[in-house]
Amino acid sequence: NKKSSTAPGPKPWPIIGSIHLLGQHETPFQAFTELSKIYGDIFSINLGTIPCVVVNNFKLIREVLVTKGADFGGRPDFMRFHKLFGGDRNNSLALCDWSSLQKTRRSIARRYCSPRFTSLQCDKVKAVAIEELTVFLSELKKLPMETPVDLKPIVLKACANMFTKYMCSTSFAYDDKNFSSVVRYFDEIFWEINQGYAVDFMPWLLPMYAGHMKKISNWASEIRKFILERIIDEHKATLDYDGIPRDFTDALLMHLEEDPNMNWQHIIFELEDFIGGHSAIGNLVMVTLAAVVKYPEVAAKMQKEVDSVTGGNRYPNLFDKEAMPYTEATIWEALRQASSPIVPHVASVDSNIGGYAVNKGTIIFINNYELNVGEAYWEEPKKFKPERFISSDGNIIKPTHFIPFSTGKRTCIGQKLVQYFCFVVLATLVQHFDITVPETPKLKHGCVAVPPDCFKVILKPRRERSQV
Ligand code: HEM
Repeated sequence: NKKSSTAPGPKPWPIIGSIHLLGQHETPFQAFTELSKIYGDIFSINLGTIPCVVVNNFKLIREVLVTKGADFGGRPDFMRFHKLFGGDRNNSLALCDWSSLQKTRRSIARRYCSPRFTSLQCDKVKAVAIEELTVFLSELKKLPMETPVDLKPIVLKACANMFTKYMCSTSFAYDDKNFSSVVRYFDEIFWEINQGYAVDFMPWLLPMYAGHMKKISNWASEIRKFILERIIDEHKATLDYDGIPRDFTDALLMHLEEDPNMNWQHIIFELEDFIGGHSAIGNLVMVTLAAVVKYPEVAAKMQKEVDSVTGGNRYPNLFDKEAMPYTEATIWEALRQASSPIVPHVASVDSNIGGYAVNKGTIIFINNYELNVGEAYWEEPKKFKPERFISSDGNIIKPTHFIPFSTGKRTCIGQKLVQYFCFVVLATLVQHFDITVPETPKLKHGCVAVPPDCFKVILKPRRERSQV
């Protein structure tokens, strides 16, 4: 009787469980794929002493995320997650367990962080992006041309300002020291969150990580201080509680007055979470650029597209997306190849998957690596082919098994902003520069983050475009 038995899997060692099996591959997800060939599309594995289940095909993944989403809405209780969010991971939208508070937080965020294409909010996203692109380009022009330069910090600052302009109606100078540090801390945290550590599963290793944990807490508290002093204090002073919220920050502050279940801490962390989303976008821009510089024909096609749509005399904006399927497809293809993991889920009740019993507290790993690069799902998965996302009539098509932002009740709230901002930043970069690299970037598999200090690029201005 499958219902009462747990899924098969490797026999755990005392104390370490089967954690050693993951170290034999570049990413744990490659190890999961290999193990699924032995134990099947669903298998059990102990990491440290923590019981985990890995699901490896789309049918089972949908069962976890959608059909039985309510049973698997929890998140792992890793010490690192607590350190990042003021000692309690439930302060974080992405790392908390499912709760009615989470439902409220998601619903406040939805209007601002998932704006529909035809909404007023979307018009604001467009305006904010155009405004910031002017500053971004003037900063880029200060860089020495035709020599290796660090592009990432400038891309991150542009993304951060697009976010703070949109969500908090404010922005910062690129040479503002506090702003620069905070953008760096956010990026460090984004890199950090994308790494897996043995200490997550073997908390008794914690003393060896004491310095690291302290560093993480410090980054997080510096960010919090900045947001309070440079964003929230000012907003509170000018907020009209009877008026219409000017932005996401106003909406959060007004909600605090109305909802007894929300406290001050919730507001600050929610704003911080969403402002922090800019790092994900900056990193995705860099990951996509790493692919574009490797395939000059891809860059040439993007340039042709942006030149023909803008006529070379204005910036690309997000309403150009429909007319620029190749650029959009390039981002999807980079995201597919990067194969960013889905945050692990946790069973909040005793349940079952694929007929196998899954006990409350079990961590569920969603092997989306297989969905992104498996032979069963894609033709020539190793090739970088944006065309695979374009239909014969020139529209974007995404197969249902392609779920880089996950699906179900904990699906990514920021995915629309990713698509809008990443698109305009990339299109603007290729519109203005021929971009090459002094050394081919080496990216980590199964990761949409590049290290805070990453590859350099060489910018060569394209023909002078005085109008833009
Ligand atoms: C490269 C860009 C991004 C990728 C690939 C990505 C992907 C994901 C994935 C896979 C999840 C987990 C969903 C699940 O557990 O089922 C997630 C959750 C989340 N994402 Fe994103 N994301 C990106 C950018 C952003 C941005 C820019 C924001 C905010 C503006 C954001 C906000 C969130 C939030 C709040 C959650 C947690 C939702 C919840 O647990 O209820 N993400 N994202």
